[in-house]
Amino acid sequence: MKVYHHINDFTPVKNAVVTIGTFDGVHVGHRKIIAQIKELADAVGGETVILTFFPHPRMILNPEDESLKLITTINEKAKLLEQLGVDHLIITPFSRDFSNQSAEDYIRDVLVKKIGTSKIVIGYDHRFGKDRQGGLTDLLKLAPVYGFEVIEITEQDINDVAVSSTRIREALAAGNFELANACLGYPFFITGKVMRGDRIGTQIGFPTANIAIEEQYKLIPGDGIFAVKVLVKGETFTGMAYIGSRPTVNGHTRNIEVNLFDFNQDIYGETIRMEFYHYVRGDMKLNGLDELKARIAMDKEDILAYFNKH
Ligand SMILES: Cc1cc2nc3c(=O)[nH]c(=O)nc-3n(C[C@H](O)[C@H](O)[C@H](O)COP(=O)(O)O)c2cc1C
Ligand SMILES: Nc1ncnc2c1ncn2[C@@H]1O[C@H](COP(=O)(O)OP(=O)(O)O)[C@@H](O)[C@H]1O
Repeated sequence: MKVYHHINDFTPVKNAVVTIGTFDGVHVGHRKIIAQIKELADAVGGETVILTFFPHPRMILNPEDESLKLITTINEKAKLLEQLGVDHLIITPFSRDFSNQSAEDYIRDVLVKKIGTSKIVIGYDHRFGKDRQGGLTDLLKLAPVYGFEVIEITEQDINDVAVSSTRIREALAAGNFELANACLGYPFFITGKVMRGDRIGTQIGFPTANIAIEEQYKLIPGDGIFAVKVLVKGETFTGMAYIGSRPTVNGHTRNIEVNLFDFNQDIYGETIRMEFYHYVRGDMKLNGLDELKARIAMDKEDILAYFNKH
């Protein structure tokens, strides 16, 4: 998959089959749309193009605002789309210039001239251009003028996409990974770099890799202990993750940590990817390190039993 960070970097391709959207999570609803553009492209020997927007306007207007949380970072999204076999991903900032174009300018200059759209698969309610004045009717009107075809995504399918997104967010907040992962079509994951901590982990016999998430807009599950699988240097390990502020050792920051099973390597500085499968219990303030150690040993038994069954 080729990734373009500006629409001007893209040179029109033959028989471009295009869709537009944020695709946060690249979940089962999105996958259905992607399967559709792939099918259409395959039928005419064409290529699939996804136009997506990043950063979100709220990130530019209000960088301090921490309330915007996305299921996938832009890099995670690109990886997932690549795995699905999308040919081209155009990432464009939702700039003022971009959103101030008239509906007709947008269709002619962006969709036709810059992308070379042959078919566009678009939600029945998709809006574009100045004051969001453009929509499906403009596309249908101009399709014969510029020689492209419009394929509408029905209200039912658009609703399914919205319902999935909401369910995934709620399920992640509630620790229901079984539901979140079913809606995503793959296990929810986070990606981050292993940082140094206080070395208490080794002291109690459970070293934990502390994971730093670079993007503050990444949605992180609620606090607790989780059964996870972690990809480290191309190999997958099972393990137990902790998210919380470590009340037992009077921690202050919210940490994301993981103890990997059957593993003993220094991985400081490595970028790892952690998949969530099951919520085990909530965070607790335990009475000292001995109690903490005993509790973690019980968590390990629970998680080993979980992975034995699943
Ligand atoms: C499976 C697991 C369960 C944990 N449960 C708790 C807990 O209930 N309460 C708590 O304060 N810390 C908990 N922790 C976090 C430990 O306090 C933390 O791993 C330890 O302080 C080591 O931190 P360090 O990596 O900075 O050395 C847990 C960690 C793991 C791996
Ligand atoms: N089984 C393991 N799981 C997680 N990290 C491990 C493991 N074995 C060795 N390590 C290494 O130990 C580090 C964690 O040890 P810990 O004592 O908790 O130190 P810190 O407080 O710096 O995180 C990890 O970052 C990793 O480099």
